[in-house]
Amino acid sequence: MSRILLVGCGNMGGAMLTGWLAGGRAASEFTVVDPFLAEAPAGVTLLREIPAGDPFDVVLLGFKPQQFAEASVPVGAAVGPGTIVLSILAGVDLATLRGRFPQAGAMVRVMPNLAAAMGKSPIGLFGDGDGAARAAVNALMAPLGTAEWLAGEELMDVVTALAGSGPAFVYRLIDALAQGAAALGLPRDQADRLALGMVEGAGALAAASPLGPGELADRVASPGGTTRAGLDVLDADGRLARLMADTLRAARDRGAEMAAEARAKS
Ligand SMILES: NC(=O)C1=CN([C@@H]2O[C@H](COP(=O)(O)OP(=O)(O)OC[C@H]3O[C@@H](n4cnc5c(N)ncnc54)[C@H](O)[C@@H]3O)[C@@H](O)[C@H]2O)C=CC1
Ligand SMILES: O=C(O)[C@@H]1CCC=N1
Repeated sequence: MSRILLVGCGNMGGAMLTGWLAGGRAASEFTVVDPFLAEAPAGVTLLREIPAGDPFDVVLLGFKPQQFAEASVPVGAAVGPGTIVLSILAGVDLATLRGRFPQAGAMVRVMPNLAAAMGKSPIGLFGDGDGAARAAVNALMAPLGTAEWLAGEELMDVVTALAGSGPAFVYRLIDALAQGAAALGLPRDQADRLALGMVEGAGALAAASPLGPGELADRVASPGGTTRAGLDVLDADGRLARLMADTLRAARDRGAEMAAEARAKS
């Protein structure tokens, strides 16, 4: 039984809370501080300000990176030498976070996505703290998905682009597939259903298969068949690969900009 404080519980903090509760953690372990959240799940304490009293075991920063300079100030009262501070803020770097919470036992950046609510999020981790703190973070992340510690902090912005922002890129792809099918005459609602079902099945199959995505694509493509004709369009001049590389680079670079903005303000 831990005392866990969520500071800011919107889309992402809320998804993590849902994942923790679904994974069997007791609601009474959680306190949420959020000035605007209408209600918290049953049994979770919802406050408008950081409470006085003993430091928490875990504090999760769940507000927007642009709010860091102001919103992080009162949080210090909830942090002591035994506290693990987790930050899901895109961009904001470890040194800036540490500068605000020098007393924390461990400071760890966490990059999940909204599938944490279903225990299906990839999670990038980078931080300081000893082996015990790392083990505690691993245990905390387990019900939310698959966590991986990163070798260097510069990789955090890449993981933010891939794992954090990635679902939005996939949703655009699903939409574009459905749009393409609709343009070829399939009724739009049917195209939406089939595109989504196809992506769900393809993802599940890839996750369960020992084969990599390249080999799986080749298994779908009969020589001289329909799939090869489509793949030839995606692959021409490395079109899709370049588009994805440009997309991820833009998202990664924005993370670095947001880090600089937070550094300058704090
Ligand atoms: N939305 C996503 O898919 C992901 C978001 N993130 C990160 O999660 C963080 C939150 O993003 P979202 O949940 O999308 O935003 P959001 O706007 O849904 O949630 C932010 C929450 O912070 C609250 N808040 C505002 N001022 C506050 C204050 N002074 N103290 C405490 N709480 C305050 C708001 O009421 C809101 O509930 C960001 O730092 C973002 O970089 C990370 C990975 C994925
Ligand atoms: O768009 C953002 O900045 C956040 C971080 C990753 C997903 N959403």
